[in-house]
Amino acid sequence: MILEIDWGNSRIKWRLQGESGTLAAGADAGKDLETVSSSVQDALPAGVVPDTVRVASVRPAADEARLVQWAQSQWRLTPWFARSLAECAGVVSAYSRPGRLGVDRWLALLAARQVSREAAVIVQAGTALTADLLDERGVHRGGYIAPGWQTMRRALDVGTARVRSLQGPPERLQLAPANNTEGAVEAALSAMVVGFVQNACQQLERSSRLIVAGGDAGLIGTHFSQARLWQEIVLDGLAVAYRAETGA
Ligand SMILES: Nc1ncnc2c1ncn2[C@@H]1O[C@H](COP(=O)(O)OP(=O)(O)OP(=O)(O)O)[C@@H](O)[C@H]1O
Ligand SMILES: CC(C)(CO)[C@@H](O)C(=O)NCCC(=O)O
Repeated sequence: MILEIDWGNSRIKWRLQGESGTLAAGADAGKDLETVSSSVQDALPAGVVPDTVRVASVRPAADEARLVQWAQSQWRLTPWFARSLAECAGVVSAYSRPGRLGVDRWLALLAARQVSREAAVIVQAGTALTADLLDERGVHRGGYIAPGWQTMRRALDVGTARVRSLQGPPERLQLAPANNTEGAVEAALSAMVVGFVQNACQQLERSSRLIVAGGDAGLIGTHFSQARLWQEIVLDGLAVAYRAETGA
């Protein structure tokens, strides 16, 4: 059994893979190791010990070191961490320093290439809002990093005296102008997200797939009818990277 962990900036997602597919899965809000360990431990079927732990982490090295200690004390296993490379599984990174590309973005590119050779725009709408372009030859054409929905709201709340935005997940995209503060913020964020995705889609010369993932992906899907919601894209990419790098 393989335990796969996607450790983001505000949420952790994991799944336990057996020979016949996913045996257990979970997601929890939080970014510290305690969130990871309790999320996994509370939900793992009793007595289950994974053979392998593989991790996609955008957390600092100190957090990753604590995860290694935890897995070793828990199961005597050293986790395998995916890293962004110059080239892997038919994908060539656009970055001049490939190791600097967020591994969640890199693994999403690998997963997209694995299922189809059609060009793709991959949007991940989480704490940050990112878009990455992949052409039909498997060449990453670069990408974009913006603040995600909650992060944009928070920037206004912190940086102004009289703007207070809504709490909780955004309910819908509303592009028309609003006649109240909260609505005006939500309308502007909607416009920014729609424009962000439209711009990314216009950068590739040929038609491409639009893949969306992350906490706000469903919202994007309501505006872009061609969008394919692929919430496990990072975990799927983790499996592709592991196979390509270890041959297992
Ligand atoms: N129940 C919820 N609680 C909190 N945020 C939610 C919820 N449902 C949707 N969201 C949205 O999810 C977004 C955060 O996305 P996600 O949970 O995918 O973050 P993440 O995986 O930590 O991000 P990243 O990959 O950038 O580190 C927020 O902008 C928020 O609007
Ligand atoms: C942009 C985020 C935060 C998105 O999760 C992550 O991919 C990251 O930390 N990236 C490192 C910087 C980069 O991708 O260029």
